[in-house]
Amino acid sequence: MDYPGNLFVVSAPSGAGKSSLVKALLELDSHVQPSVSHTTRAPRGQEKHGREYFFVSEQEFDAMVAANGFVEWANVHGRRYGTSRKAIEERVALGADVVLEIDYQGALQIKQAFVNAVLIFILPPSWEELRSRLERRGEDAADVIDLRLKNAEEEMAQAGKFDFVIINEVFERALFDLKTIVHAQRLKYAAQRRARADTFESLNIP
Ligand SMILES: Nc1nc2c(ncn2[C@@H]2O[C@H](COP(=O)(O)OP(=O)(O)O)[C@@H](O)[C@H]2O)c(=O)[nH]1
Ligand SMILES: Nc1ncnc2c1ncn2[C@@H]1O[C@H](COP(=O)(O)OP(=O)(O)O)[C@@H](O)[C@H]1O
Repeated sequence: MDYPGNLFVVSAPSGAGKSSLVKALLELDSHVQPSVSHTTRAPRGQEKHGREYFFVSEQEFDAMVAANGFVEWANVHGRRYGTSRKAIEERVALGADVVLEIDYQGALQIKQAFVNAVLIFILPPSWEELRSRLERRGEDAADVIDLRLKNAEEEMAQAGKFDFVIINEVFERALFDLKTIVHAQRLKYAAQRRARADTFESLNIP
């Protein structure tokens, strides 16, 4: 499907810094809007229902799956996460750029449904740094951190399937890379749409 808005998908192993990077991008670029996912995991400290996630029960999640309410969903670290159709379709149809922070399984499902979606993978500079970021964040219990690090290996092996890979070592540099990808993509699709419009005009097709 082709929409006037662009879809950006950002994936990373837990702790690599994707939420911080996406948050900084949203503050800098008012044309980009976040997609708020649904999850069956419990909220962390400061998280609010409807802001970071819609926190729902297993039954509510089942009902949305049955109603075909998700464009993609996946099991991640033992919990379910999904992107509702409503979270993106209306907005890209109106020309907004939407950014999704989702795992690699969801990212690959999105690429099937939206061929023009841009997939971006964030890598940490090292294993040691990934662990210490998860510990410094101080939001997850030790066993949760261990599970996330164990899953990181499989997740990082998927980086090659993405359109772009950013190494988040120096934060400002990684943010610059992310902004550049967003701007370049906007220009690319704007140019493509213009070229298509010119072709229709020259052929006299309304
Ligand atoms: N497939 C899919 N993955 C999601 C969605 N929302 C969040 N995730 C992923 O679920 C994983 C866990 O997210 P979260 O519990 O917020 O932990 P964090 O990544 O450590 O901040 C991350 O890889 C997210 O990108 C979604 O709607 N769909
Ligand atoms: N480039 C960076 N250098 C040092 N710490 C970082 C960097 N990027 C993010 N962090 C920190 O690492 C932790 C994990 O970042 P977060 O954005 O929550 O990761 P994710 O959303 O990928 O799980 C947070 O405490 C964040 O402040």
